[in-house]
Amino acid sequence: MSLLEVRNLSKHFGGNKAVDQVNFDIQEGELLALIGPNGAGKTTTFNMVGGQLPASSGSVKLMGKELVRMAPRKIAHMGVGRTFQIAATFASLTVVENVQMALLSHEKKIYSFFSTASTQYRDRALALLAQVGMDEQADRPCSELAYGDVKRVELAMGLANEPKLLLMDEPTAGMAPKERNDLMALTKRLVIERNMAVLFTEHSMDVVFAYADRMLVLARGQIIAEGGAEDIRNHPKVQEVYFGTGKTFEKNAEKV
Ligand SMILES: Nc1ncnc2c1ncn2[C@@H]1O[C@H](COP(=O)(O)OP(=O)(O)OP(=O)(O)O)[C@@H](O)[C@H]1O
Repeated sequence: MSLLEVRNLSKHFGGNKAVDQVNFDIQEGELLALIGPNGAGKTTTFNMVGGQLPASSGSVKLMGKELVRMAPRKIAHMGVGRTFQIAATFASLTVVENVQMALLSHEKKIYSFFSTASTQYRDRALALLAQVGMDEQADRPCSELAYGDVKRVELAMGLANEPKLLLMDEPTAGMAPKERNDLMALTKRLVIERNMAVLFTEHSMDVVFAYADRMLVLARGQIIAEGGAEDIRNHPKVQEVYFGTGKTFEKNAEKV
C-alpha cells in the first residue's frame, strides 16, 4: 500500500476546474515535487491534501485512511505535516520558543504557552533544532536570523508532529542558490533518516531536478506528466506548457 493515494481529486471554483481528476501516489522515503506553470493547481492540490480546502470530489488516503472531509487538525494528527511561514507576531520569540509553540500546538496546549508552560518541551524542541542544524542559535529571536536559517526553523516546526508526510509549499522561494541547495539537501537527508515522505511545490527547476526523486507536472488542473528528471525533461507536453516561460530544463542546471 502507498503512503498516500490520491484518486480522482477535483476542485471546482464555479466553472473553473482548478484541479481536475488528479491521481497520484507517494511512497515512504520519497521526495516528490509538484510542479507546473502559474495557476496550474499546485496550491489547490496541496490544500486539499492538508485539509485546508474541501475537495469537490475524489479521495485522499493516508495509509488507507480517508482524509477527505476530515478537519485539518485531525489530518495533522493522522501524520500529514505542513511547513508554514513563521508569522510576524512570532518573529520576536526565540528560535526554540517557536519550535516549542509547534510542539504545544500539536499537543493542543497552546493556551498555556504564555503563562506557565514556557519551559515545556524545551528539550524536545532542541532535539528537533539539532536535526536542522539550528540548536546553537536556539535562544536568538527569529527576527535576527538570516532568511535561510528561518526556513530551517520552519522545517523543524513542520517536524514537530512527527509527520509521515510533510507538505512544503515553495520551500525555497526568495532564497539565494546556495541557501536553496542547503535546504533541499537537508530535506532530502531528513526524508531518508526519518523514512518519511515530502511533497513540495517549487518554481526553481534547478532545485527540482537536483533533489526530487520524482516529479508530477500539473497544467490547467490535470497531471500531464510524471516521472524522474529524464522523463520530465524530455516530455513533449512539459516542454509545451513551459515554452516561453523562461524555465530551463537543461542537464546539469545550476547546482552550487
Ligand atoms: N479561492 C479561490 N477561488 C477561486 N479560484 C481560485 C481560488 N484558489 C485558486 N483559484 C484558481 O484555481 C486555479 C489554480 O490555482 P492555484 O493557486 O492552485 O495554482 P498554482 O499552480 O498554485 O499557481 P501558482 O504557481 O501561481 O501559485 C487558478 O485558476 C486560480 O485562479
